[in-house]
Amino acid sequence: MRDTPQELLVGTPGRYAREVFHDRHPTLIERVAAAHPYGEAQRSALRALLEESLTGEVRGLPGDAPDWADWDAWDRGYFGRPWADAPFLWAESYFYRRILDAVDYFRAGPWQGVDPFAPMKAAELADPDLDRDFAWVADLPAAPTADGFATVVRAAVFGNRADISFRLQQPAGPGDAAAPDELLSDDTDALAAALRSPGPVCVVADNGGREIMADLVLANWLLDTGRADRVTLHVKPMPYYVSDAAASDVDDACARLGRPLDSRIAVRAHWFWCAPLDFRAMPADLGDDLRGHRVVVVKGDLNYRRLVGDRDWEPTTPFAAAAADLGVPVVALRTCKSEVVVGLDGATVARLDAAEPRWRVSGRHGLVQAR
Ligand SMILES: O=P(O)(O)OC[C@@]1(O)O[C@H](CO)[C@@H](O)[C@@H]1O
Repeated sequence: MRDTPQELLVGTPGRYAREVFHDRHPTLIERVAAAHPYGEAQRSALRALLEESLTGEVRGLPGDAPDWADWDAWDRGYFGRPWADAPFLWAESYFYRRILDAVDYFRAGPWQGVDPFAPMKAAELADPDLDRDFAWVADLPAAPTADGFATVVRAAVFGNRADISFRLQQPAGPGDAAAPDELLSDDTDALAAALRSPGPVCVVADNGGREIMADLVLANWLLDTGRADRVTLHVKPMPYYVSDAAASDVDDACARLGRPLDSRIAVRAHWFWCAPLDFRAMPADLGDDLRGHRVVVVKGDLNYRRLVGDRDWEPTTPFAAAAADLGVPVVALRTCKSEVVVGLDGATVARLDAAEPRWRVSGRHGLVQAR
């Protein structure tokens, strides 16, 4: 039996988690403060949160927070201790929850229910390049060919490449567009094999904008070609990780694609998707829902971290050994934007280590991994 490696922590010098908190979050907080005409109360609460997360101890939620009891239960002893000592997954999730608190998202008043990230998401959908980037959709085969599978799966993988929080640190530029997309492992055939006859497909979505547009193309194509008889699309129940898709982002993406939501696609949001927990802690009702599908497609970097555990895995650990057993076939579609990666062969790891020191976090490498 393999030892489970250590969880990644926020404050470990030289590691990616520390970079996210110290390099990415200051820009993020600035952008959020400027996103809406917030008052001084919200702006100073955002600045105080940033300062607390960089140098201080983790404060709890105010007693009137609707999810105070949830976070009290999810506190693994980190409240009152330095942020630097907390696990990356837990701390980052809580940081996003605290942004909502700082901007009064749950408090009666003008900012109640206002998505602090909405203007950033809207700007992404307004990008005129999206028309050109999705022109290939018109040429998709009408039959479920291997080429068709490869095209829609690859688009769904690399739609995950540049989410908004990621671009805060590594702006997309001409060099980026030219950078090769490389699939480091490719179990696309396993997805095609699971859907040899039509079945229900679940997609655990990640970001809105470009990524959910690609996810909708995948879902539509599986339905159009008779590979899926229905699709459940799980989105976030509240704003999270800047660009994560909530139900309204699905609407916006459908409008941008110029195709209304197919009546065979059901959109669901479950509290678990914004919890600081890995998939092994999935509640029974959500597990039952997922097991009602032939296959579950898990999108994105954060979901990958939650699926395998946000730990210091050896990259050659077999995917099936690291990924949580959800009792249903799972296919992870993800670009590598954090240090966690498993399921690679030793030669690939050696090549990447030698050629590209930041390959684990650059977003240039994709995975299609099935369990
Ligand atoms: O889940 P996503 O949208 O693919 O990526 C989330 C992300 O941008 O946030 C984390 C750091 O903030 C990293 O795991 C990753 O780079």
